[in-house]
Amino acid sequence: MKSIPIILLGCGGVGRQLLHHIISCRSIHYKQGIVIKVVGVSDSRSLLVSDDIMLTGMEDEFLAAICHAKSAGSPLKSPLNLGHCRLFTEKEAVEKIVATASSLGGTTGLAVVDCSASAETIDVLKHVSSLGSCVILANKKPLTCAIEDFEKLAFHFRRIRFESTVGAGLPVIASVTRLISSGDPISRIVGSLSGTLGYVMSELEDGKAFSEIVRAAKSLGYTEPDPRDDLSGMDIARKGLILARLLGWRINLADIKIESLYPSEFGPDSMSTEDFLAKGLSHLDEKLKERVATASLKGNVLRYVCVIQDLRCNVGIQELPKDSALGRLRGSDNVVEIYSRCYEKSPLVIQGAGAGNDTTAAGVLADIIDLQDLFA
Ligand SMILES: NC(=O)C1=CN([C@@H]2O[C@H](COP(=O)(O)OP(=O)(O)OC[C@H]3O[C@@H](n4cnc5c(N)ncnc54)[C@H](OP(=O)(O)O)[C@@H]3O)[C@@H](O)[C@H]2O)C=CC1
Ligand SMILES: N[C@@H](CC=O)C(=O)O
Repeated sequence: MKSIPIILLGCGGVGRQLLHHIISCRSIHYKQGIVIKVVGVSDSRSLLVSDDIMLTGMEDEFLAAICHAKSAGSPLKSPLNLGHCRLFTEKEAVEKIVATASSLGGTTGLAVVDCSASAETIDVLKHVSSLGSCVILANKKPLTCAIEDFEKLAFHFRRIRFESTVGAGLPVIASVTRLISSGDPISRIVGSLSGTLGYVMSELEDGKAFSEIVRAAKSLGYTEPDPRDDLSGMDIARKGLILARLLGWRINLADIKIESLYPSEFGPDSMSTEDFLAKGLSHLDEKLKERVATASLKGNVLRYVCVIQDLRCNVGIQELPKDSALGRLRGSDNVVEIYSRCYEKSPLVIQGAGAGNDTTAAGVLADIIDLQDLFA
C-alpha cells in the first residue's frame, strides 16, 4: 500500500471539506493501493501533529472531531485529548513542519497542503519544497506574491499542484499547462473566473438586493473569508495573475487593471468585515440595481470578466449580450475560453461550478492523488 503523508494548513471551509473527502474516499483509495495519512493539521493559531508520523497518522474519528470542533468555532486544541498527537503554538509550527518535512523527506515523502487564505505560508512552503516535499495549494496568495517566490515554487513543477486556485475543481490549470507543454502557444484567455461575482451578477438579474446576495454567497462558501476580496476584484485578479505567470509573463498584481464594486470608504482600512456585511453593503444596493437595469434595457447583462492577452491582464465589469457564452452563465459557474494556435477560431472552453467548499476540496484531493507516484 502506498502511503501519502500530508500536513494540512488551514482548517476552514475548504480544509475541513478536504478532511471529510479524505475520510469518505478511504475505500476508493484503498482499491487504488493508496492511503492518505494526515500527520498534521494547522489553523492560524496552532498546529496539531500526530505522535506517530512514520506509521499511522491521525485516526479518522480524530479528524472528524477536529472538523466538528473547528466548525463549532472552538480552537484546534479542544479535541487534543481525543487523539495521539501534540499541539504546537503558531511560533513553533513552522519549525515543526520543516522538521517533519526533513524526516519524512528521506523516507515516504510529505505533501504540505495549503487550504489557508494567508500570504504568510509562503516561507514554509518554499522551505519544505526545497527539502523535496510536495506542495498543493487552494490558497492563491503564495502564488501571487513576488514573482521570485512564484518562480521558486513553480520551479519544482513535478512536485507542486494548484488546480483549485483557478476555477475551484475545474481543470483550468491542467488545460493551460497541457497546451504549453505541447508547444501550442496561448494567445488569449478570457473568462468569468469568480464564483462569487458570477453568482452576484446572475442573482441581481433576478431582482434581488446586492447586499442580500453577497451575504448568501458567503453562507454558501463561495466568497473569500472577507468578501471584499471578491468584490474588489482582487481575488479574480489573483487568478488572472496565476494564469498569466503560467504563460511565462513576469508580471505582478500591481500590473493588473482592476475594477472594484465598492468605493474605498468601505474598504478594510475603514471598517471590519462584520460591519461591511451588516451595514456597508446595503449602501451599494441602489447603484448596482440601476446598473443592471440600464444594461437590461439594451438586452444586455453585466458580467465580471478577466481578459489575459498581449502581456496584459484586466479584470472588471463588462456589459454583454444575454445570449453570449458569458451572458448565459448562471449562479457560481465559471467559464474560461482559451485561444491558441490549435484553438484559434473555436476556443477551448471549460465551464462548471467555480466555487464552493465541496468542489474546491475535491480539486485539492485530486491534486494530492495526482502526485502519488512520488510517494513510497
Ligand atoms: N471557497 C471556495 O470556493 C474556494 C476557496 N479557495 C481558497 O481556499 C482557501 C481557503 O478558503 P476557506 O476555507 O473558504 O477559508 P476559511 O477562512 O474558511 O479558512 C481559512 C483557514 O486558514 C487558517 N489560517 C489562516 N492563516 C493561517 C496560517 N498562517 N497558517 C495556517 N492556517 C491559517 C484559518 O485559521 P482560523 O480557523 O484560526 O481562522 C482557517 O482555518 C482560500 O485561500 C481560498 O481563496 C480556492 C478556490 C475556491
Ligand atoms: N471566492 C472565490 C472562491 C474560489 O476561488 C470565488 O468566488 O471564485
